[in-house]
Parts: sequence; C-alpha cells; structure tokens
Amino acid sequence: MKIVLALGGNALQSDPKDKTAEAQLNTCKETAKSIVDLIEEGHEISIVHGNGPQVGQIVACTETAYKADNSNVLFPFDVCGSFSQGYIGYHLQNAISEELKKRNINKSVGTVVTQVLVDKNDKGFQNPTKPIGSFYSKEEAEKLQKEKGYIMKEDAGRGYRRVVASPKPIDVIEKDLIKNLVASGAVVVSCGGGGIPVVQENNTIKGVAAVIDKDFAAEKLAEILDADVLLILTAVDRVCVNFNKPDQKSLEVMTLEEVDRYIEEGQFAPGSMLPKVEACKKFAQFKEDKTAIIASLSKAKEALKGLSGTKIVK
Ligand SMILES: Nc1ncnc2c1ncn2[C@@H]1O[C@H](COP(=O)(O)OP(=O)(O)O)[C@@H](O)[C@H]1O
Ligand SMILES: NC(=O)OP(=O)(O)O
Repeated sequence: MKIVLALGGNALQSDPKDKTAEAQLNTCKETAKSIVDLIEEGHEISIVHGNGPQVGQIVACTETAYKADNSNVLFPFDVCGSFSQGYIGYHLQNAISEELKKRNINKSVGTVVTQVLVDKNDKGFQNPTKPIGSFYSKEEAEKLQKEKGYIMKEDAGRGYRRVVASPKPIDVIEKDLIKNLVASGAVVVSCGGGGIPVVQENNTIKGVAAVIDKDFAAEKLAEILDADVLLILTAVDRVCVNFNKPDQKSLEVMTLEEVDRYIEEGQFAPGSMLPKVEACKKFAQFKEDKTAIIASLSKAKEALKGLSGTKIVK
C-alpha cells in the first residue's frame, strides 16, 4: 500500500526532560524501526514530520543570538521553518538509512526542502492557534506575554506555549519533484513542519511568518500522491474522549458523524488532537477506499493491522 506517515514534532521530542538533538536522534532511531518494518512488508512510505517544539527552539536561538552578538541577523520565521526541515529531515534520513542498511534493504532516503502555498487572507493569520516551542507554567507564560509580546495559550493540559498563525495548506510547490522521487522508489521526507508557508505575490512566491499544521500538509500530500493510507503517528496510542479525565475512553474507530459530534463537544484540543482528527476526516472523504488512522509512534505496524490506533471511517 501507498502510505503517507505524519510524525509528530512533540512525539519526536517525547522526553520532557531531554530536548537535545541527541535525544531527538535516538527517538528517530526508534521510529525508524517502525518505519522500516512497514517498508519490509512491501509498503511504499512517504514521510511528513511536525516541527512545533523545534521551530520554537530555533526562533528562541536566533532571538538570543541577535541580542548576544549584535550581529543584526534575526532570521525570519519562514527561514527558521526551513532550518527545522533540515534539522529533523537530517535525523530521520540518517536513522532510516541506517535501519535499512542493517536489514540489507537497498533504498535511497532523502529530504526535500518544501514550500507550501497558503492564502494570505487565511483566517488563521487573525487567530493564532499553533503551539510552538517549550511548555511553561502560567506565571512564566504571563511574563513572556508581557516581556516579548508572545501570545501564550494552554496546550492540552501540558502547560502554556507560544502560539502562532497556522494557515491551511493549498498546494505543495515541489509536488512534481516529490512525486518523481517517490515513483523512483525513494523514501522521501517532505512538507516538514507542514512546509515553509509561502504566499503568491504577482509572479513570485514569498515566505510568511506562520507554522502550517503538518497533519493538514500530510493530508494534502496524501491526496497529491493518491495514497491509500494517511497514518498520523503521535505520543498516544489512540484518540480519546474525555481526555485526561477520570472517565477517559479510548476509541478504536470513529465514524465521520462521531467526529463531528465530538468536535462540537470540544473533545479535541485545538493545535494538538483537533487538526489530526480534521485531517483524517478530510482524507476519509477524499475518495472511496481511503484509510485514515491516528496511532502512536511505536505502533505503526499494529495500527495498519487494526490492532492499535483510532481509525476514522466514512
Ligand atoms: N482527545 C484527545 N485524545 C488523545 N490525545 C489528546 C486529546 N486531546 C489532546 N490530546 C493530546 O494531543 C497530543 C497530540 O498532539 P501534539 O502533541 O500536538 O502532536 P504531535 O505529536 O503531532 O506534535 C497527545 O499526545 C495528547 O497529549
Ligand atoms: N508543524 C506542526 O504541525 O508541528 P507539530 O506536529 O509539532 O505540532
């Protein structure tokens, strides 16, 4: 089967005490085992990853460096997004190549720096929803809001984070290149962090300050590649209702009617579980026989067999 895998940026930095590059590489190595399991079973895999924590860390680095060495180099948000594609793509392609080599599978693996077209009038620019960077206490968040002018919001019971604009993806600029690479048999990492957001201006495209949700970008790529499965991998085994409450219940299957009802009830946190569920709904509606699943990073194989994860069905 043709599968688009979406890997969570938070899930790739899953240890709250260790956000180092080394820890992320170790998580990528573990994740690579699940990915190569699928390749070994004969599936064609394309990969999209998130960048929420990482792009926030990169933005914080450039802001700190700007003040520290007076270099006058303050990298804009879109450039920080491109850095995050290099950082995470490098770790993923390194980890996947190594795992393929260990199992004597001969396949090329590479990352495409990807620009994704958004509408400059998207309402996402007026209402920032995408959490980036680290988690803070309420007091720390209020201080950052005051001192740096950041917009801070609570993120799914995990603490406060900076939020930025998150417009919806319209098209993938490098889609023909990605299609050709996938058709050649390569494992392609693309649309990282949802893609670098660009808008059309006259005859040119121009980067903008935003972070596209990688779940929506992965759904768009799954449509472009006419994938059979959109498999969104994150830090929880299944989608839940009454998440983090005493009556929490995990779901094996969700119909589109249930998706709508649960969204209406506010069961899915904006900026975390909500976009995953919405992206799955869109893919399930795209054409007949399309499968959308949300599962944990370590259980991709089980999820495809219906033994783990939450399947969104028509
Ligand atoms: N209804 C829900 N069911 C399961 N998890 C939820 C729910 N609502 C919020 N979450 C949280 O959303 C997280 C996934 O979102 P996020 O961390 O943004 O994903 P990613 O791994 O793609 O970066 C889960 O790990 C969980 O903490
Ligand atoms: N860009 C993006 O959706 O990142 P996360 O997966 O880290 O939220």
